[in-house]
Amino acid sequence: MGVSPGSAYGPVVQVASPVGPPRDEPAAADPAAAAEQAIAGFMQVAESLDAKAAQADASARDILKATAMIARDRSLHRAVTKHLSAGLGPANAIAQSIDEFAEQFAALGGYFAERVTDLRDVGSRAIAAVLGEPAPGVPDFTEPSIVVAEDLAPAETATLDRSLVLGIITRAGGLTSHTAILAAQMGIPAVVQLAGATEIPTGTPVALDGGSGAVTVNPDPAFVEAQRERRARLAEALADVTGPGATADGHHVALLANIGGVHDAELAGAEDLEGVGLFRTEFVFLSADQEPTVEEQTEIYRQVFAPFGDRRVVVRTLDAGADKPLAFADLGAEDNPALGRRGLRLSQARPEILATQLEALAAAAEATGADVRVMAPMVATAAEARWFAEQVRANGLPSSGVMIEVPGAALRAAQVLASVDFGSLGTNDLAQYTMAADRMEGELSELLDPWQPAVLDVIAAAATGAREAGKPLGVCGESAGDPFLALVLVGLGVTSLSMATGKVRAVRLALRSHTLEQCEVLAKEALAAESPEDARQAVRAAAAPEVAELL
Ligand SMILES: C=C(OP(=O)(O)O)C(=O)O
Ligand SMILES: [Mg+2]
Repeated sequence: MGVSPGSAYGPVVQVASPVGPPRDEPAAADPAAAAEQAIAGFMQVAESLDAKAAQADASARDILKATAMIARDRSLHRAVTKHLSAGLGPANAIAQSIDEFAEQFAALGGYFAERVTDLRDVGSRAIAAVLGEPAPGVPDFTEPSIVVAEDLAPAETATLDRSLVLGIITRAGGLTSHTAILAAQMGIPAVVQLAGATEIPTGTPVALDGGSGAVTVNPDPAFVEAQRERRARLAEALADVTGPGATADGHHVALLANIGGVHDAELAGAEDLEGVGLFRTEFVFLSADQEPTVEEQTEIYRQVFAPFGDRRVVVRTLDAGADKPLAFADLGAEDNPALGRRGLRLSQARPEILATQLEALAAAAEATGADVRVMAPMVATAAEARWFAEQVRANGLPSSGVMIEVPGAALRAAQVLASVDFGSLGTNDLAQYTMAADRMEGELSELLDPWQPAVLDVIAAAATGAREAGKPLGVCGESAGDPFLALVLVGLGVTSLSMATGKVRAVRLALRSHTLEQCEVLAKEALAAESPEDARQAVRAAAAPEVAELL
């Protein structure tokens, strides 16, 4: 799976495997003293991460600090103390506790499941500390290389030297893993989920394509040269197109960024794009135990809005629940959280949480003069949309919208959009619900593919409804960042595209190389296909050859 675009060629550097606990480790002779020693190990890990954080840039700093916080976690220390008293040696007590926590994180799914890598990283560093061994991780190297690992801990990815790392390959990881997010932010081409990645010997030359996900071991010189030449032509083509998103015949399609906090906002704000199409506010509060106050929220929103001047910022109210649980907005366990009281349903059950957020958004909008538009997640009916619009209006905010990510809302888009100002297709969840496939289940990735013709049918129905209602309809799911799918979406009638900041330039180039009518033809090609793969191929084959060859 390609997760950060661009191609690279160079020798492999394998990342040392994490340190495991010795099998024959004796029980601690003095469990209390051993507990002290283990906790000291965790603290040493936390301190070394903090020291790295102090030298890192802002995004790396947040991640390193978050990992350091895991190392300081008292419940983790208590678990280790318990296992020491029960007769384990220090390294095994740490390993056992980390396993238990990892299991709990994995069971929570989503954001927490992806923190398992951070947790295991803390564990192996702490084990190395109590055993007096060097910390695991990326070895020192001086020649520009392709870093290959089972999975990269955020602390490792965040501190990679950009000038020496040509590309990243991992055997594990996913589209939303830290490796993927950070690599895309740092502009390092990356491929994840490559079977056999860790078996490629250090020093082996490999070529990787972070767009298609292709990795070639020992490529021949002609292949490497062709890839290098293509890379140069793409860079030139991307540099040639700037400014607002538009088709070759001038049909405007706003190109916007998806952001999850202040740092993303600063990065996106500095780019040539038209604003934010999705600010996932729940990302800011994932580790908050208590509901942040109006003042606390206002300050964060103010910092997020500031980099955009008078550009638009579409803010999504808390999408809590399912893959993004929030401690302060939890309605208790559910058998099927993805089908449960999440998103707007949770806001209706706990209206005071929404009220606090809207008050803070209104205050931050007023303080910055930003063009703030507020959008609700997981809307299913016209009545829900109407209720949300009333809450937004009551707070003096001028523009309200809804995510269209439930098939029921997509099929009735004309009615659902009637009482709001705009809609935005969340194709990640729309694919999950249309195909009845859990989006966190890697084994079901083919069903979750936004190129699934059935998903495109549902999008087409929503676009027709939006046109009837006379309301703009954007896309803010991952699909908007795929340049070929972006053409199809525009052909289906979508009016704006919001994506990871690093993906905007390729989408702009694709759009500028096709007329609206050509996009409509491509959309018909995709709808006529039987499978996602057929749809992809048909669109690639029918797209303008000079850009299809580069992207
Ligand atoms: C954009 C979306 O929202 P999220 O990924 O945050 O659920 C979506 O579902 O497509
Ligand atoms: Mg969603």
